[in-house]
Amino acid sequence: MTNLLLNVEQLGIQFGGLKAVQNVDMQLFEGELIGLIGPNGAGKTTTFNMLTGVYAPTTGSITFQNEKISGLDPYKVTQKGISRTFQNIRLFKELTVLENVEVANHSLATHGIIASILRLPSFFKGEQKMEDESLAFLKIFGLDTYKDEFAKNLPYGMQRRLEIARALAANPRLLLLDEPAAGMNPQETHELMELIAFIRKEFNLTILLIEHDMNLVMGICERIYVLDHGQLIADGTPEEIRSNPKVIEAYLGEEVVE
Ligand SMILES: Nc1ncnc2c1ncn2[C@@H]1O[C@H](COP(=O)(O)OP(=O)(O)OP(=O)(O)O)[C@@H](O)[C@H]1O
Repeated sequence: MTNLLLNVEQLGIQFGGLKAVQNVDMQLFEGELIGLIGPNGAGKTTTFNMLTGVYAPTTGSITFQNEKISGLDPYKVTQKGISRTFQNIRLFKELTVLENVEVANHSLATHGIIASILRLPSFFKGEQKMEDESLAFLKIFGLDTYKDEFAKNLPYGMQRRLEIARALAANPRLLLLDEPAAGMNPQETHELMELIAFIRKEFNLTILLIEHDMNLVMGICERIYVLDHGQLIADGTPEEIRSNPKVIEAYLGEEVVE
């Protein structure tokens, strides 16, 4: 095992009387591709929302690169190196594909605001670098030919890809993907999974992936965490998860674990 990147200890959140997530422990090591699965309403997205600062946990702690990040605002969490995508695609629909990626890159640009207002040389350097980087990203995602298209006009599968490209443009160490293949056909899903495996290697990323399609998760992830009713009921390799009686029971009536 390599370095511990994310350490989640006894994480929990309560909405009124509902304990949406409780006592969750999770460790992600650098370079891993990990699945987070569970039936509807299990608490997967809520966990993502806590990891990214959207919700402040009621209990427990989140440590990222040896620094406590629980309770930080979302933009701070992004600056620390965690990016995400959303279950329902969130793009700037009225901006072009290139602009969508540039906006993400811009939020972390190192040149000062005054330099950019005055259009000082450092700014130009920064801008050119940014456009080059953004185009390079788009190419990896097969989106370069769409660069001047409005995001809203992209085919659905391409919008999903753009969302991942945008998350990656913020230069994260940890990428959280919330059902990246939702709504995709089998061919698009297959290509997306290949792409995810590729970017993990290419950018030396750690990836945590929520996915409903069991076969897909089993095919790509090295380890899997399983949530049910807000609690972790299992973690292990795909083989271990596949044959875990608690997991099978949790999924009964939901999906078939093949
Ligand atoms: N802001 C909120 N206020 C109240 N309850 C919430 C809130 N956010 C989530 N919940 C509840 O927390 C529970 C877990 O929801 P969550 O969306 O995390 O599940 P999930 O595992 O992502 O489900 P799905 O697979 O259907 O997306 C649900 O009962 C949900 O209704």
